[in-house]
Amino acid sequence: MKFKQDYFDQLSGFYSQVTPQGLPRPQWLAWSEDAAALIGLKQPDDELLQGLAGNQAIPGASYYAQVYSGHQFGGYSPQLGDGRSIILGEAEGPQGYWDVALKGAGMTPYSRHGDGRAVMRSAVREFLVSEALHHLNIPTTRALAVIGSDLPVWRETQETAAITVRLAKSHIRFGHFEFFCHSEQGSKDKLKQLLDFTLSQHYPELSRDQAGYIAWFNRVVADTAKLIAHWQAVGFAHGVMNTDNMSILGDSFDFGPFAFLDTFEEDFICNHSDPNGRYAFGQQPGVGLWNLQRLAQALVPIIASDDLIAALNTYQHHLVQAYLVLMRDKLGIKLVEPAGSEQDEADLQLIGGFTQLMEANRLDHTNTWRRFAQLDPNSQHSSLRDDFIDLAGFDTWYQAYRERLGQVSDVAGWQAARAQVNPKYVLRNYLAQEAIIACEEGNTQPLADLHQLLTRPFDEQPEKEAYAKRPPEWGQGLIMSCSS
Ligand SMILES: Nc1ncnc2c1ncn2[C@@H]1O[C@H](COP(=O)(O)OP(=O)(O)OP(=O)(O)O)[C@@H](O)[C@H]1O
Ligand SMILES: [Mg+2]
Repeated sequence: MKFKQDYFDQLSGFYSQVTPQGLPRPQWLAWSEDAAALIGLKQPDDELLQGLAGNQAIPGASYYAQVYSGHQFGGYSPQLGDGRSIILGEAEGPQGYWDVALKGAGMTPYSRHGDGRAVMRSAVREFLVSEALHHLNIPTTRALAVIGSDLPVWRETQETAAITVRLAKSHIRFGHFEFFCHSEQGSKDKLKQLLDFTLSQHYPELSRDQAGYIAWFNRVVADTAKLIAHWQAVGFAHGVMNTDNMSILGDSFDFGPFAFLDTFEEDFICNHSDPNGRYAFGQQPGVGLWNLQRLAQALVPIIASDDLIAALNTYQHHLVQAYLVLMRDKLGIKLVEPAGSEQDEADLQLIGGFTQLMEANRLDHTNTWRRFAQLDPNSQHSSLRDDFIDLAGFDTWYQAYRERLGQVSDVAGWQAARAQVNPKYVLRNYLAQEAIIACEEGNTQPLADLHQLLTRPFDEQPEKEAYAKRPPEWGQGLIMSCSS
């Protein structure tokens, strides 16, 4: 790996230098070839294993933990930071630089009461979902590898420690800006330094002045809205949308108790520690805005409030437009020109009508959408109909859908296009769980197979049909704890 150290060199005071604690008897549990290619790596070898396990220094790496704060479940935590993630620097790849972070590499000055470790099950889940979201064309941090060990760690029971090697275009979170706003008590210097750094690294086309700052915040609002539109369209519940888990670049970031929906449920809660459903699936669009409001508040010392508010006011527009693009594509309906609010409103009703029917009929989110890849849209008799108990409700909806769709001339082409946007395979919790159990038993093959499957989520892969099944009884409504 070849590193540059811009964050480390240019932002002293924004991190603490740390030494990883190392993992005894490390072993590769997972490796992502295409994430490796992002930073010019080819093969996992022993030297790299010892380096990424924190047992040996990696040449050119600076080991540091970033400081940030954030709103967690609505309340402000003034002092957070990388309590178990150690960043090595920005590794050079053929198409740019990626932060390399060892998540679970031991204690840092920000560990508070934690042990600095990650357990194997959470490291595997983060690895799988990072790679799965990427291949679903959803912005996300990536994962290079999972390194396991026999080091015991305590959660509800004894488990073993592991490290996820995370690649991110940036680790800067909304919470970084919150920290330097609130801790500096009105001094603009650090906040401005952080924003200028963010702009120079990630938005080089923007000027580092008021106009550039405003344009940048508008971008953050739009990118966050687009990310959440993706989550809603694919049926992904993040579970812990605290502002310290919101990437400034609009990437999906920090994966804990996340879930892809099995049965479609608007109020689905995936996080055991969220009984009130603050981060329920259907709440995510609102939480995205709430989080952006917290970021805007932190930016008040350096960006005029009116400009921040004007940008926040565009959130809903970006979200709805991005959502409409994705959902029209899933349904195979085209935007009718001229674009306008009436058409949008009618399409939102059509989409909402379908998701309500899915919910009322307890249908599987992924499999139901995938049906559009086999549907003959010119036929009055839909193969989808058999899935519904409320046949009258379905017939009414289907008639409206066919009217909106019109006659399709190239049915095969239309179906193929639906298969490219309605995935066949997603990382259902029970699939992740099966791979984790196998790893506990020393068998990493199921994890490798699942990872491989998820790199081609839109392809049929007939030999892997079983992975598209709804969860068996034991795997239904698996709710993950926050402990990781
Ligand atoms: N086992 C642990 N030891 C020390 N600190 C921890 C531990 N688990 C979580 N933390 C810290 O608690 C805060 C909130 O944790 P959260 O679960 O959001 O993040 P994370 O999963 O540890 O890391 P990241 O956000 O980098 O993906 C963070 O500051 C995090 O570093
Ligand atoms: Mg976090």
